[in-house]
Amino acid sequence: MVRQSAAAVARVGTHVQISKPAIAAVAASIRASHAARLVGPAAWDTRVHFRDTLRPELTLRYCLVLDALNFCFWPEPGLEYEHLATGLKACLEADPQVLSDDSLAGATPAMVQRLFGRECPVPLADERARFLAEIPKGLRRHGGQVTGLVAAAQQSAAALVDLVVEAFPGFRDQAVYRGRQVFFYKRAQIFVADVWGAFGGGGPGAFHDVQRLTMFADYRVPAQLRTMGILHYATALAEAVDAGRELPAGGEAEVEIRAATVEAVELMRGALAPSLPGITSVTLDWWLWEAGEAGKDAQSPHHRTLVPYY
Ligand SMILES: Nc1nc2c(c(CN[C@H]3C=C[C@H](O)[C@@H]3O)cn2[C@@H]2O[C@H](COP(=O)(O)O)[C@@H](O)[C@H]2O)c(=O)[nH]1
Repeated sequence: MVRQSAAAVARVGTHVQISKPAIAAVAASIRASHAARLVGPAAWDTRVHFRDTLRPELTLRYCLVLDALNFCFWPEPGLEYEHLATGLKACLEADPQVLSDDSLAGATPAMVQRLFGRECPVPLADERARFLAEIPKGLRRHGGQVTGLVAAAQQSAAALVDLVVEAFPGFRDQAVYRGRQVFFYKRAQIFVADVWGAFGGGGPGAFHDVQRLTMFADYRVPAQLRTMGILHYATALAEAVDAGRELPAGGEAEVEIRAATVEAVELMRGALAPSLPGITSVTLDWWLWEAGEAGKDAQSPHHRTLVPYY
């Protein structure tokens, strides 16, 4: 659904164009230099992320809460994803009960602030609290355990995305473009990828169909693809983005940016698959995201849309 609906938008879009020659050039440079990193789950950086190999339920709960809150850091200058990951890790190590069903059911904006472990105000803290409170409710059908939710997918990454979207309304990241539904499911897909990464492709993360996931339509990778010359914004859109003007959520420009990003990564993966058979859009995403994070101060700004999906 994500791949097909994004491709349909990319085909007719007028605000954003994909450059196929630029994709071929980047694919050639990746083939030459980064091939090894693009096959198999990335190492789960335990300096940033929580992991307790003796307590898979706690590790899975960390991933679900992490990706329930993994969006929209940009309104607070200096706040970023890493602060969420490390803040959550510190809270969990201090008190494993902090993410219990009782604790999450009563989540407040003040609790969200504590989970981030930052002085600065967390944007959309009330929405984030509401997403935390959804978790116990959605887990009830899976025995109250994230382990039960993951097991219900029977080692299918695609099935787990569907189960997450079904169980938790906050993960239903979709839009309407010229009358038709467009699916992104960025946080649901990144949750599945984080389970894959946290368990190194084994145990609860032993999915047989990771290649069915797409990249995660956030706000960092489109900016990276634009820097690489892979995405081109029409003049009016380029001016708005470069001036830091917000794009309305669900507007044509915002949906085209996200859809073209998904489609561009699918085209890149298609260009690389013959020489890198195990490549997935997930590992390509992680490579592009880390390049985007590393280069963000030198790049033109990312687009700004106030939305609780990415
Ligand atoms: N496409 C994609 N977007 C990602 C991630 C991640 C987390 N990646 C780590 C998790 C496991 C691996 O170890 C990765 O290293 C965060 N984001 C999104 O970036 C955005 C910018 O955030 P910032 O610059 O801080 O404000 C924000 O929307 C955030 O939700 C990713 O992997 N791919």
